[in-house]
Amino acid sequence: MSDLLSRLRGALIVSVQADDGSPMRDTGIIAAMSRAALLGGARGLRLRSPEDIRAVRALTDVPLIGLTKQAQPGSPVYITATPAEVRAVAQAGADIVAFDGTDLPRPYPVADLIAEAHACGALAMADISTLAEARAAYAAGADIVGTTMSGYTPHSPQQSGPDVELMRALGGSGLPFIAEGRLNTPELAAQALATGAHAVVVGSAITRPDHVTRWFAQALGAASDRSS
Ligand SMILES: CC(=O)N[C@H](C=O)[C@@H](O)[C@H](O)[C@H](O)COP(=O)(O)O
Repeated sequence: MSDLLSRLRGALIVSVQADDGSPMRDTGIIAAMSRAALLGGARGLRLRSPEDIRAVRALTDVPLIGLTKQAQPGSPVYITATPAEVRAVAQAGADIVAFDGTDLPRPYPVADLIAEAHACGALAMADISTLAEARAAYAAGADIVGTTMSGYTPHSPQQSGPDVELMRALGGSGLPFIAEGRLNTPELAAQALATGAHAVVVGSAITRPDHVTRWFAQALGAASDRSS
């Protein structure tokens, strides 16, 4: 395992992203939230877009996982789907380039994205949704995989909580992995680490106040429906 990945052993990595249309989608806000996450104990950050990566790279030396989110013609894959996007993310200062590593139809093979990341001097993280996709990504040369895409491909379990079963399967297989996706409480994050994850990514619960507000509003709505 590379030194950079070794630095992330047991780490909380905070994903600091804002959705298109969100009032938080502003590089200054992303930089401020990144600083807050570092103050709170994040040892790595996961960021979307070369602009955000460049701004946060200027603030910190912690490992940065970078990606783009870009619709691709004729393909449902949107996380860093082309070698050009891999290059843009690496050149902006990401240490690790995350890309879609699922079986979904894609414009470029996973191996091309990994080769481009390595040519740029970055590590390659495959965002997968099944154990088989993790094995295929490692066979293609990925440095690490993340459970990011479970629940977001039609062939993975659709559930509101994290895919702990996939994490257990990866832990049991001995393949190194980063746990990611719907780890919305400190307890769930700790449970994910206990499955054998190398590190844990938490996003929405820390950096998407619009999502967190919706969780509370829906809970109150459900409670008042029950009492009426
Ligand atoms: C599926 C997809 O596009 N996931 C994205 C990947 O970068 C992000 O929108 C998520 O916030 C990230 O994976 C962390 O997950 P959560 O926000 O659930 O803690």
